[in-house]
Formats: sequence, C-alpha cells, structure tokens
Amino acid sequence: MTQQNLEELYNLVKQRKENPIDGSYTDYLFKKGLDKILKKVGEETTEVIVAAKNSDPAELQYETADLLYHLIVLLVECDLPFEKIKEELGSRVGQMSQFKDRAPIKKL
Ligand SMILES: N=c1c2ncn([C@@H]3O[C@H](COP(=O)(O)OP(=O)(O)OP(=O)(O)O)[C@@H](O)[C@H]3O)c2ncn1[C@@H]1O[C@H](COP(=O)(O)O)[C@@H](O)[C@H]1O
Repeated sequence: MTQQNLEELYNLVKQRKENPIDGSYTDYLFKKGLDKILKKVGEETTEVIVAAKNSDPAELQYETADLLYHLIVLLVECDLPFEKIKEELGSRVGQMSQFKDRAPIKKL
C-alpha cells in the first residue's frame, strides 16, 4: 500500500501552486483563494469531530486525511514552510507539558 509523507504532500501542493494544472482540485482551491481554503479547513475539522464522536475509525481515518490535505493547502497559501511546523514540533520534543489544574471555583 502506498503511504504518503506529509512533507512530500506539502511539496506536491506547493508545486501545484507554482505550476498550476488545469482540472486539479488543488489548483481549484488556490484559484478560489483563502476564504474557500479556510471554509474547507473548517468543514473538514467538523467532519473529523463528528467521526470521532461517532466512534467510526474508517470515517475518522478518511476525514483526518481530508483535513491534513486542506491544512497543507492552507500552509502553502500562507507561505508558511513545512520546515517551520517541524521546527515548532521539534522544539517541544523532550519537554514536559506545563499543565496545572485550575483552582476550584469557590462559593462567595
Ligand atoms: N490528498 C489529496 C486530497 N484529499 C482530498 N482531496 C480532495 O478534496 C476534495 C474534498 O471533497 P469535498 O466533497 O469536501 O469537496 P468537493 O465537493 O469535491 O468540492 P468543494 O466543496 O470544495 O467545492 C475532493 O475533491 C478530494 O479529491 C484531495 N486532493 C488532492 N490530494 C493530493 O494532492 C495531490 C495533487 O492533487 P490535484 O488536486 O489533483 O492536483 C494528489 O495526488 C493527492 O496526493
């Protein structure tokens, strides 16, 4: 089974922006512009949430792939290099999360 690497997908999407191919869905999104891409990210996010809520692993897998693809289109549209996301995640490796319980609400 072919597996797609997210950085390779980013590079492919970037190529589509630089060298548009007529009839490509990616090209269609770039032509429509930022508002359309943002709407798709919102729509796919909602679909991931519903898939998780329905405890449907196949739907969650499918919708997560859709969301990641549209997020990558957004990063390319915003000219944010994939390297920056890797750097951000990398800066967190080995760090202990800062998490504190909120103080309980007290009766006045
Ligand atoms: N990973 C994806 C990918 N995931 C989802 N999609 C498209 O995202 C769309 C999501 O479907 P929807 O039903 O939500 O949207 P729609 O009704 O088709 O269209 P709108 O709602 O946006 O008008 C579908 O058309 C899918 O084909 C993708 N399109 C492309 N890719 C990758 O991008 C590469 C380049 O693709 P081209 O777009 O053909 O250049 C491909 O080889 C793939 O690797």
